[in-house]
Amino acid sequence: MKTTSFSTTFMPVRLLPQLRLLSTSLPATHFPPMKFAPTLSSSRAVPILSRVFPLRLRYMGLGFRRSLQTERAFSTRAFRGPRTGSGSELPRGYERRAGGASKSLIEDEAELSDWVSELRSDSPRGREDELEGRRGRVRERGTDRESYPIKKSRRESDSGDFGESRRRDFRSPNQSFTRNGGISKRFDNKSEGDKKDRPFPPRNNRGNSNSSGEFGDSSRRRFPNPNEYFSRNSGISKRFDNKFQSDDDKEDGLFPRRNNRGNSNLKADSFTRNGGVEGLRSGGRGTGKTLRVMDDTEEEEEKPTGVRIEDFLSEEESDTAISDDDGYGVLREKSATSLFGSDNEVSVKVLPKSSPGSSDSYLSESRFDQCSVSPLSLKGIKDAGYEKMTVVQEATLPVILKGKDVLAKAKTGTGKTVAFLLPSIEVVVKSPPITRDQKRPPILVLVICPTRELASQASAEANKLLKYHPSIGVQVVIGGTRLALEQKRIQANPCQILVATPGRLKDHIENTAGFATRLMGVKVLVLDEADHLLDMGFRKDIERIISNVPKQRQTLLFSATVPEEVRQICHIALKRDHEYINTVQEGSEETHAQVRQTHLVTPLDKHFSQVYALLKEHIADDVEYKVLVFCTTAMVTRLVADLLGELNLNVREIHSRKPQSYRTRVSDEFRKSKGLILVTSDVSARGVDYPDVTLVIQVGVPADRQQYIHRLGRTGRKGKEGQGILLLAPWEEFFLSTIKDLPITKGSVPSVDPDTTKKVERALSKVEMKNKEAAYQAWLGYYNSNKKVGRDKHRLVELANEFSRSMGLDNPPAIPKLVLGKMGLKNVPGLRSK
Ligand SMILES: Nc1ncnc2c1ncn2[C@@H]1O[C@H](COP(=O)(O)OP(=O)(O)OP(=O)(O)O)[C@@H](O)[C@H]1O
Repeated sequence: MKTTSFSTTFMPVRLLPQLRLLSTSLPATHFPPMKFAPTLSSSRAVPILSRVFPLRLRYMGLGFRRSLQTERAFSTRAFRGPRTGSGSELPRGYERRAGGASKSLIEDEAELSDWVSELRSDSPRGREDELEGRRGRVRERGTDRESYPIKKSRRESDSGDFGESRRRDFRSPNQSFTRNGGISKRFDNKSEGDKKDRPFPPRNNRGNSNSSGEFGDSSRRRFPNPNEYFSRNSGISKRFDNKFQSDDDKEDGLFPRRNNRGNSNLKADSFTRNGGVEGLRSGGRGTGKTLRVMDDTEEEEEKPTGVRIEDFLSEEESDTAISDDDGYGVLREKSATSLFGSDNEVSVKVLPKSSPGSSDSYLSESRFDQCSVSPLSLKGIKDAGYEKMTVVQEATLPVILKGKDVLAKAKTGTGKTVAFLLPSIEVVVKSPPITRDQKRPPILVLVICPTRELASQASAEANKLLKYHPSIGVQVVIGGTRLALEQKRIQANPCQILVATPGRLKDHIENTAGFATRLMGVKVLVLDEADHLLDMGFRKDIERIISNVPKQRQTLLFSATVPEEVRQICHIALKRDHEYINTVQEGSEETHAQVRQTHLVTPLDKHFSQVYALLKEHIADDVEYKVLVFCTTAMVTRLVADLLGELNLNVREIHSRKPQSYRTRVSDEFRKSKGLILVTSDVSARGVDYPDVTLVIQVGVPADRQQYIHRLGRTGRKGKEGQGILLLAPWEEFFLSTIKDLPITKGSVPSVDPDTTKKVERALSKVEMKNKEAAYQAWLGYYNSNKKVGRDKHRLVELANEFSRSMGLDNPPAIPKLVLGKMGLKNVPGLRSK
């Protein structure tokens, strides 16, 4: 084993022999070839029928079938394979489902019906979106899903973000991305007149479009050498001594670690007449063919409670299984350690306490014009209003500009987006211009974000920076929009920078002509919210995407949280000699000091009135209030939004069950507004940059420590002050141990007078019954998947019924037997089935 020593600042990390062994045996991006076991493939009728009724045929066994072999062996080729019609494509559940991976009949029915309903141009869903837009406050549609079952497959397959795609927006899909696709002058040498005809006009053309001369003289560079930057910093390099935890370990428990979206294929929509099973999408364990060589049946029997949270929650919400025993307090100290294979040396940089940039200020002393970026980029930066670099930008920019792979950790709201976009743009600037005759111009920079909002935000930020680079185009591909339209857009306006959510990106790789070829040009791959993307829910997608970009590339991973398990597996994306740049200084918390954090523990039946009281208090204190209320699931989010609306608060809701157009609208409104409350599921937990949020309330136990930090990080951005309140029931108090190292203190529970209690009760009585039923079911699913709460099913049901009573219901709503079976809750006393 080679162990190279580093400069004094970067110490080599060496592995214990047994860890090396494990690490090297881990798969990187190599996948064994897939073996298809086509059935009836010779029939000419099948491909045609497959296109029309893809899932139906697959269900009937007429489409291509997957042979019994490992999931990995199957999936890569399927992903890369030629377009053979949908008959050969795998729905997501096929790739991921641990057991019974096939789609259920119910889901196929839904897809078929939706396919038919989609043919109706006057779909009520489309109209409803418009209606929603007109209403001040929008209620979730309740019955429309029954009449118009939701289409799955492609739309769903952007569950890379949250599978919102079920709620198809029938209106213009790309309204919010008007600047996308600015076509490069270098792409074609058409006249200005020609350019005007383009559906997506070029971006601001004021700058010099001639690439030569875009890039500044490197002699201008006065940016501090990264080594110098950290020279005072004794870069930590600890030998990793924690036990290795394999993916199997993680999946072994009753509950996967988090967000295993891939399991989700059977949709809640199938059950909407039952009051809305929230995001129930799993192919269903044991409901069909076993597509993985693993004893799922056994697992099922041994673990009757092993229904995954993802089966019952929508995708961003499926990021919820609790990992309460991570021992983060310890791991955090070791965040600067590494666990990498044989000849791996990882440079680890941790901002020292004494560093000038490590003060509470998120800005550093360095200016952008001190660093080696092109003058046109500098102009864009200046116009964006940025002068000094933030700490993370200062720390990462020189390293990235040198071409190194980087894993960077920096607190929320400290400018990570610019930190990875700016050097990526410089790579494009330095690349040869694309010529007109290039049929499939390469995508040079690929940015992957876990959510649609985040992808849109990143592309907007890129557009700002590209203001004076008219020849560089950026496009965004996300779910919730029509794939065909997106295909046209990206084909008509090729770009060098693509921002995408994983699911939709996969769709394009599989279904868009020439797209895979274009990806072979990728020079920089960015994973924003990298820990989330490398988490179980996304990992397979990410591995496949990585297998579709060149090995010779630069990879950048950014997040505010980098748990140890992500450090352990980040080599699937990063070169072994990457640099880990941690700007969260040693001994400091991962949250901002200027954000006051408190927790309130109060009985569940008081939660609604407490939330109301907290909001009233806050509104009275701050006329410029801007509040985010995080709820556990989409359906609970809807319920809370309904309630607060009935209480005459100025409230909006956002969650995965809303159409993308609505989400975009609400998100934009909240970004610009003051005096507004946004009730949200975890779609807003990560990355979303809402300026000046004054308060974040988290109702109920968050998915895990990371999610708590990211949600809280919606306030206190850019060094501003903020406040965070975590509202827990007594039996949720265990969560506090996972964040005990954070500066969170016990808050005083606001007193709620009897009048207020009555007012809340009255408001609750006005909330639609079906929304309560859906919230109850979703609540049950969420906590059922919680390691701690879900362990004792009897107790869980008692608590769920307490929740039901807190909504003003005398009897808990009945739940479909099938759903109860999936939750492993059949015959548990206290539950009503139907
Ligand atoms: N150098 C800079 N000077 C001033 N503002 C900046 C600078 N760089 C970025 N910003 C702004 O800081 C805000 C936060 O940036 P960004 O959203 O990239 O944070 P982040 O670190 O990615 O947060 P999160 O962890 O929540 O995703 C944005 O509004 C961005 O425009």
